[in-house]
Amino acid sequence: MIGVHCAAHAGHKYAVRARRGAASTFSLHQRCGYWPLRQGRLDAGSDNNNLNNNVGFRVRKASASAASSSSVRDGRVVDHSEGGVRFDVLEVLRERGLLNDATNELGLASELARKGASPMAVYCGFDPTADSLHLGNLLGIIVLSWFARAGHKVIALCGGATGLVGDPSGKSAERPMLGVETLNHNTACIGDQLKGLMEHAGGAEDSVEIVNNLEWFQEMTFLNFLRDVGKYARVGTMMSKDSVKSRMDSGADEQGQGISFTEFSYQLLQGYDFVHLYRSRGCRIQIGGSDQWGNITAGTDLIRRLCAQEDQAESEDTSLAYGITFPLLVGSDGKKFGKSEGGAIWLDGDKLSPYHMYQHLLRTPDSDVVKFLKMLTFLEMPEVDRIRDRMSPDHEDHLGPNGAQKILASEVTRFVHGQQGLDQALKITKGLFESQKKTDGPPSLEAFEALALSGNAPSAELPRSSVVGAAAVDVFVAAGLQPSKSAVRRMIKGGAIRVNNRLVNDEAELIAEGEAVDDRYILLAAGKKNKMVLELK
Ligand SMILES: Nc1ncnc2c1ncn2[C@@H]1O[C@H](COP(=O)(O)OP(=O)(O)OP(=O)(O)O)[C@@H](O)[C@H]1O
Ligand SMILES: N[C@@H](Cc1ccc(O)cc1)C(=O)O
Repeated sequence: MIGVHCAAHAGHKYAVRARRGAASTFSLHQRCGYWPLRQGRLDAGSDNNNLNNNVGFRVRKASASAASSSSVRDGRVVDHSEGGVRFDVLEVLRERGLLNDATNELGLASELARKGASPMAVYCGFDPTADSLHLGNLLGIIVLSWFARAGHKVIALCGGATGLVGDPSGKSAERPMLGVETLNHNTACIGDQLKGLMEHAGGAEDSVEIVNNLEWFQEMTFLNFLRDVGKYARVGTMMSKDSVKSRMDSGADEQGQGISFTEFSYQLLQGYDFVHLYRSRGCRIQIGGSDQWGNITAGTDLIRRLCAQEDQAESEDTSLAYGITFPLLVGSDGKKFGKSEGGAIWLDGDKLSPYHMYQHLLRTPDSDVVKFLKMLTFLEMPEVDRIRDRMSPDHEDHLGPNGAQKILASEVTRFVHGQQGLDQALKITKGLFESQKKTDGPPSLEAFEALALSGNAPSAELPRSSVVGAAAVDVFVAAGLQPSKSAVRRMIKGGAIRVNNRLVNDEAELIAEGEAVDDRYILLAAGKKNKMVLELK
């Protein structure tokens, strides 16, 4: 390995391996792991395919306090150099259930824990296959954040190029090809989202960069790809990846049997991303969900083959590059949180309001909540243990029903939507649910106004004339809270239909004159969780 020394960081040997004779392709700062902001360097101006490439930027942190909210104060602190507390991030991931597998874990652990060692650079990629990330993707952001908080450099990659190809990992059939326009739109949305989320990553100023792999792929010709990348990959190894193997045996779909050459090649694109980031940013770690193992190891293999001659070969203990996977986040039904399964928990507030995200997390079963607190929040472990203990009804400081879920929902909603988003979610939840206890009276006007103002409480508008004096059964269907009158009748029999907290006992009951709060609002409830604000016009 050629240790690169930088005048600005005199005395430090950076954990970046420089490519011999490659000085013109990246600056000395970039070689030492520090890369200055190049605003707009991924501008789409020069691309003749109209592919959106406008994603690359450094993330400026919202505030230093975001970083300090997750101090790790136990015995794992490794180093106090480089202007921050360095802790053993691998150990943190392990104890939080965020470590599924790693290539050469011992070598990586010893590099990360070495006193005085330079920060390393780590990346995670996200393909713009939709216009928003979802709760499953949040794990990648969280693991990156742990690295940033431990003093390392982190790169979030938006796959403008890989999105055009389609990752076969975990897919039983060929992915539909997305159109360039859709991809452009999605890339812009995901880029913005990554930027926003990584602002709360913690860590040092300028420790986060967002890149788009179209930057390097759109320049590359197919012949160059075959000569510079394909030549270093073995077809046998490529075929042995789960993502390919499982498809080779799969039945025919409308495009034919097996896997297309396009999707088969995907692993080399992701592999080359790692090579590119290794060379240009000294990035030596890639993280991803466990389904990404094949693609990640395609990258570590390529780096070994392509870069071992450029750099000093790997030592006995350490590797040129490492891969880490985290377990997939699965719901109580055992299905992975994703978008293909439907019902995605989107991180974009316009696709799923903070209130709905909060409510979803509130429904986490007791058996999962501690696991999710460890994986999805930055609460310190002793705090998580305390919450687990306080879930027991025998505990003197018992949290009460859903107490741990409320903490989980608040922490995650705040991380994704900020304090304002959480406040909104709490206001709506209070208005819709806590009023239920006041069985002898309607919710207050204040609660209704908070709900209406928030703009994303479940709501409907109906003309006053079709509500006042009408049968409750008809109003529930007209408002869209129940699909049919028979469904409402069934629920009335089960004692589950309420109008402004008043129990409806008979299917002939009408909505009375004066029942609407402020002559405007009525809370309709079909069961404990399914509620709606009805506004009279
Ligand atoms: N439920 C999940 N838990 C943990 N990581 C996930 C989960 N879903 C996706 N990821 C990770 O997020 C990154 C991007 O995933 P990708 O966009 O392929 O997944 P996805 O949105 O679940 O796709 P799809 O639902 O279409 O399969 C990958 O590193 C992947 O492993
Ligand atoms: N293959 C990843 C996304 C990704 C794209 C490019 C990369 O370099 C890394 C990761 C996924 O679909 O989840």
